[in-house]
Amino acid sequence: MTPIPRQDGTPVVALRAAALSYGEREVWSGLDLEVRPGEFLAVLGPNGAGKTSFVRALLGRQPLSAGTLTVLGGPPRQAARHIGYIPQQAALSAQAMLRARDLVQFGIDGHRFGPRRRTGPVRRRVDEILESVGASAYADVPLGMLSGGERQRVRIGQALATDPSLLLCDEPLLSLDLNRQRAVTELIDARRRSHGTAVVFVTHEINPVQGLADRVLYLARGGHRVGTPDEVLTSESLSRLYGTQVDVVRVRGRVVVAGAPDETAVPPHHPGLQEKDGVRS
Ligand SMILES: Nc1ncnc2c1ncn2[C@@H]1O[C@H](COP(=O)(O)OP(=O)(O)OP(=O)(O)O)[C@@H](O)[C@H]1O
Repeated sequence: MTPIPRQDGTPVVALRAAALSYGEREVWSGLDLEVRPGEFLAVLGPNGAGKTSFVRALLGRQPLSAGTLTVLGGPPRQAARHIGYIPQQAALSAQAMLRARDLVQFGIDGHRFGPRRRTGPVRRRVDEILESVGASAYADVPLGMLSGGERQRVRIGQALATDPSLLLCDEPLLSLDLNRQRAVTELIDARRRSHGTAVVFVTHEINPVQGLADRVLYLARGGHRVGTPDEVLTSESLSRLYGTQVDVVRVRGRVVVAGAPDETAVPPHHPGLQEKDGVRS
């Protein structure tokens, strides 16, 4: 396996006492975290825990309500062209007629103003990227005619087109079968190993990235845990986080979390709603 290039110095992401709110609603707070080059951080947690908001903060699209956040040593927006982003559910309708190679080319020159360049070097770079994500065979097929897994490969190609230092993946495995999940996670893992790209990977499920994640950020109920998967994914750690008994068991190498309340069942901005035994009253 190719070693991860390690660079000393500036972390790719640094959060200090960071909090994020929408109006009165605080989604998470007190977050201290550094992500290093080549590190794979899995961001876990139930619906509504603030995972996508975390990604939006790293993209500079959602300001913190407290604390500081730097990406590559500066404000997130300044680092935009060094960030590759695979969004949660990219709307297909606007892109359905685009070919895979068009999307990757947007990744290359989307940051620049003026007419798009269709030079030989750009075309070659697009071909290289499509090859690297195993999408050459459908380079000229409209996205609307590709399967979910094929489209996801193209989106990874688009995100990697600018040779990013940070790759933000927001649930890139949704609706993919196990084989395709594996193909996608292997692509992302290969990238961080070969180029030292830091990966922030939002997922509902730890299992597809269990062997890959160096650390986990687990968000729930306004609180969080940060640590290695073995530190965070324990009954004790998650029970403390949720404030109720949660059981984490390992079955045939898979992590199963039982008893974790659904985050959206008791929205903190509706304090009148009480949850008892998993049922709202
Ligand atoms: N623009 C917004 N304005 C107000 N509230 C928002 C906004 N975006 C998200 N929220 C709320 O903030 C909370 C966190 O949302 P977020 O999308 O970050 O959660 P998530 O963990 O990514 O959830 P999911 O797993 O369902 O995608 C939710 O309660 C959501 O309703």
